[in-house]
Amino acid sequence: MASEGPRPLVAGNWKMNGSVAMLKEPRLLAAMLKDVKLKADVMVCPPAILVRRVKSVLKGSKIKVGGQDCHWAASGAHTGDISAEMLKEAGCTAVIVGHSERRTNHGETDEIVNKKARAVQKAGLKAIICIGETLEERKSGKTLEVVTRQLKGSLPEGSTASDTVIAYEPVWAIGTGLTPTTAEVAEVHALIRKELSGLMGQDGAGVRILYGGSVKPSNAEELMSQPNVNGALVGGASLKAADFLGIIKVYA
Ligand SMILES: O=C[C@H](O)COP(=O)(O)O
Repeated sequence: MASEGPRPLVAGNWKMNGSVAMLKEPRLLAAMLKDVKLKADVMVCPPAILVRRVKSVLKGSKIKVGGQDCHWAASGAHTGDISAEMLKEAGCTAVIVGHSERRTNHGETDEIVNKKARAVQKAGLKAIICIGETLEERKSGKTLEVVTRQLKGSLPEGSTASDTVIAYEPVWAIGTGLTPTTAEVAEVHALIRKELSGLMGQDGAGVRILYGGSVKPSNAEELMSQPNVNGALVGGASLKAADFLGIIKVYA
């Protein structure tokens, strides 16, 4: 049973995976979801170069397309970067910011993530802001402190329930097959909800809080039924239509 709260979102983050040949997967997913009545929104976030193609394959379906990252500026001398405005023009309705792979591999701080999230919101898109502790931080009992600090630092002032999604992704659970216990997930999501209410007032209750990290068809039901879990950010299991469908079906 999915938990109560805002309409959930199941988003698939392809990371640096995908090709023209792989377009058959979103095409298949759209066909499989055609007559399914869902109680959740579904999104795929392919590499930027595939956004237009995925968008075109999904034309007429209810599946939305998102970006994986953007620069904080709308345009300018930033070789190799793309802006939220560009992703919007290509058909995205949301952009992931602050994924732990960006924080680790590209040195992105909360301040940078905050600027990126603000740019996404300013472009009229939803910012999917990722936060989460490392294994070392969890082992030393710092999870709640780290998550609170990242949330406060990464959430732009003036954020609303309609332009903001939070994704809690414990770094040690990403791509490892490991997941926190349901009690641990519930504890962190409750903390995020409480902090959101403090930061945003009433709107805080309407922000979707996704769980991410080794979500698969076999554990999705249990994870998604935890209080304050309003969907999932899925990596590996979003690459194959059948696996992704197995997760989405929690909300069918
Ligand atoms: O953005 C997605 C997350 O990093 C989760 O990845 P994963 O489902 O492969 O563990």
